[in-house]
Amino acid sequence: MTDFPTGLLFDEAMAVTAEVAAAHRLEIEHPALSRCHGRVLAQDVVAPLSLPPFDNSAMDGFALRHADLSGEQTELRLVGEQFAGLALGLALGAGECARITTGAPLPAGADTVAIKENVRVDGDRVWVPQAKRGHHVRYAGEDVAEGETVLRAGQALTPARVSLAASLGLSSLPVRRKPTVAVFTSGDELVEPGMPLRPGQIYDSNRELLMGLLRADGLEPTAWPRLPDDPRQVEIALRDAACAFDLVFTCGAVSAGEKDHIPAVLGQFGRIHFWKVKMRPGMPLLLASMDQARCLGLPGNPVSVLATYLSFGRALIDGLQGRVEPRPKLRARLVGGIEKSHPRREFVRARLRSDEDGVLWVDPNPATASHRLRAAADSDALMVVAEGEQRLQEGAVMEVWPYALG
Ligand SMILES: Nc1nc2c(c(=O)[nH]1)N[C@H]1C(S)=C(S)[C@@H](COP(=O)(O)OP(=O)(O)OC[C@H]3O[C@@H](n4cnc5c(N)ncnc54)[C@H](O)[C@@H]3O)O[C@H]1N2
Ligand code: MOO
Repeated sequence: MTDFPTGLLFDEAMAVTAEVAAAHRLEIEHPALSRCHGRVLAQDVVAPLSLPPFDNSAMDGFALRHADLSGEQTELRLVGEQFAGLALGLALGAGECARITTGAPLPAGADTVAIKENVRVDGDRVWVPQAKRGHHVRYAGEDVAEGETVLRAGQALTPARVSLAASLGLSSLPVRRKPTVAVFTSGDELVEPGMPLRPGQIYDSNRELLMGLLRADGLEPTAWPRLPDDPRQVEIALRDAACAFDLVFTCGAVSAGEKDHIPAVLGQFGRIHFWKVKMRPGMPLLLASMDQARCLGLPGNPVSVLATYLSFGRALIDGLQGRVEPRPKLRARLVGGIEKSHPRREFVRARLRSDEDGVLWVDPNPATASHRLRAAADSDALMVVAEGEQRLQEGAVMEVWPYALG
């Protein structure tokens, strides 16, 4: 149980995590398009058709031939109408125009559209104003050319990307299977919210935190009954979960206490990849493999859960799905100064705000202890403070990880 790295630098531990995840990348599946939201694309998508597929009108009005326009107003003859839907095969000759709606195919010969509001109509006589050639025309292929690669393997499927696939007529996409996740909290002191508290007990808040973070990342985690501080019960529950889930997240019981049984169980029945990372909060973090699962032992302090989930939890989830697109990390200017007197990388709860000049500022919360959940609730980002002792002045440029925007 002792031949594993310990006390890793944050980047070293992230590299191990990425390696472990890449070695256990999940299978490719082809769900219906409506099930592809938030998933990670497994292969490039090449456009089977152009977008728009045909020249069409951007406005409701009249399709015309630009060559017919002369002076401020030109009288044209109305010869038909083309609504969005089936192309009727209309063709315009000299001096002719056709009524057209937004999205309708342009009749042959037409190259310009005059909007309805600027046109006077009297029977089949239509007066149109001067216009630039091609005005209000949307050309075939101007958005996407057939054969072009429009989406890349490793990208996360946002609603706009799924919608792009739909516009190309694709009814499913190759994506990596989403990991199944079991969530455990542990500790004899924990009580379900809603139940009475006895002296020495606290309510279990990490379960909601972790379940919420996972759900916000599009996963469907399963919460297991809370683990008591009993090694045999921890062993049975974790071994059970590890044979049925891709990921097992635990929180608590991973540090140095007499009741911290998770490292011993994972070390005995699985393989520990690392234990303890030079970060704050979150130092006692542990990554292991057991049976078919990757197991991430998050420290029990609530803010440690937040920091280790956003860093290592997400890295595992993304790595298993082959996501190469990085999560959004912003840069913002520090409000006030800070002084850091320890060597670990630190994650500070903070609030983001953008000023009237468009400068993003990050305002650290003074509470730094990892049990102070209130400060996390009052914040919307973690601000990253690099390794080493630091004295940072007002205006210093900081990396920030938003976790609660919008
Ligand atoms: N001698 C040492 N003591 C501690 C060390 C150390 O290195 N040596 N590390 C400290 C650090 S840093 C952290 S973080 C914690 C992590 O300890 P564990 O992961 O073993 O977590 P627990 O002891 O079980 O719990 C820590 C703390 O969090 C509360 N907790 C746990 N689970 C929940 C939950 N589901 N909801 C709300 N609160 C929870 C628990 O009651 C404790 O107060 O260890 C330090 N000690
Ligand atoms: O690393 Mo612990 O997570 O500081 O509180």
